Amino acid sequence: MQIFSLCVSLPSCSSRMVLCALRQQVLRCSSHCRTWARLPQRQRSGCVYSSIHGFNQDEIKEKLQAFHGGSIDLLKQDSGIAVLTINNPSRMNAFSGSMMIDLEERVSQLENWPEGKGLIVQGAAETFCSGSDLNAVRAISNQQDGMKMCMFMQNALTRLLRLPLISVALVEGRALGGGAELTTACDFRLMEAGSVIQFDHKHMGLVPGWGGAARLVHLVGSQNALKLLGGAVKVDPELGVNIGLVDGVLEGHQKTEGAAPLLQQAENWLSRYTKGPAPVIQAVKKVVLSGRELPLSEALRTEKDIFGTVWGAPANLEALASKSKHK
Ligand SMILES: CC[C@@H](C(=O)O)C(=O)SCCNC(=O)CCNC(=O)[C@H](O)C(C)(C)COP(=O)(O)OP(=O)(O)OC[C@H]1O[C@@H](n2cnc3c(N)ncnc32)[C@H](O)[C@@H]1OP(=O)(O)O
Repeated sequence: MQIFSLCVSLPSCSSRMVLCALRQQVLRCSSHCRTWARLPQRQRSGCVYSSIHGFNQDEIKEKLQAFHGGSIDLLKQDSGIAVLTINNPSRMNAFSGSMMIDLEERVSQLENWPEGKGLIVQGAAETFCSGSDLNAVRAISNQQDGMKMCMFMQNALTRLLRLPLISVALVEGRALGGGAELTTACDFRLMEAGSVIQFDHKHMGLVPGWGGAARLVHLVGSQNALKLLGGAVKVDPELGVNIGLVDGVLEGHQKTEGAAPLLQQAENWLSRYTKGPAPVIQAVKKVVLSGRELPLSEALRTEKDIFGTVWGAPANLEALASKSKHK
């Protein structure tokens, strides 16, 4: 609890904010979370930006709301695997302003899903996502609004990646610009044969702003990231697998006779990692998340806290009582 108090008393330090965010994830599972739950929502959230950084979420939401069209749809299934669909087919699933707001709301819903274990992020109508809606981008092309949109999307995508769910982006068709960035906000990426991920921001006179460059460097290393961004390289499944961006290739169900629908293939792929009780799967994600984001000594302490939530818990006791061999 001492570390939690420290995080709260020094919120302007970004590393402490990361620590706070992760601690929050830990405590959400724990029975000791009453003190934490009394803190304001913004302080408890896994956001990168808050009022301390001059970020006013309500203000940017009002602006984004003016650019409507499309939706982000969430289906929570009894299996514990949810499906999040980027749905704006007439614009190749580009993100309108209202879809950015939708995304943030869906992430909040997923943050509060105790039964959740996995998440598949897909695009509607056989393509993934073509980034920001260029009509909205044109209308908010002044620097200040661009920064606000950037902070809003970084917050939403950081919270998406920090969900206590094992997530996978299912890439069908094209993932361009912000769509390519979205794929990096998932734990894994699966590509359909023939699909493309392209960080094509350069062609728009831009660089990634939704956190996609930082996450890409973590995924593929700075050399490969520089090549992908500098060359606006079209990453096909083979290249994606070779550089470690992509975790699996799915058969195109329309081209390959007898292949299962893509979503089904993705669910099958993910289910090997989500098999088991939700608190255990969530704990698995949390220990990896803390190892990924925190300095070693803090990651170790966080791992200890997460361990404390599963040790002696029902799944552990049941396993101790019933199994001596794991095959
Ligand atoms: C901050 C911005 C940055 C970020 O978020 O970090 C970005 O994301 S910038 C956006 C990056 N995206 C792009 O550069 C993609 C732009 N679109 C294309 O290059 C092409 O449309 C396509 C996606 C390759 C598809 O080409 P094609 O198969 O030839 O179809 P169309 O071009 O006819 O597209 C169909 C329809 O969809 C509209 N569309 C596509 N992408 C967008 C978009 N990002 N925003 C708005 N609208 C988009 C396109 O205009 C067509 O509409 P109609 O003309 O009304 O038919």
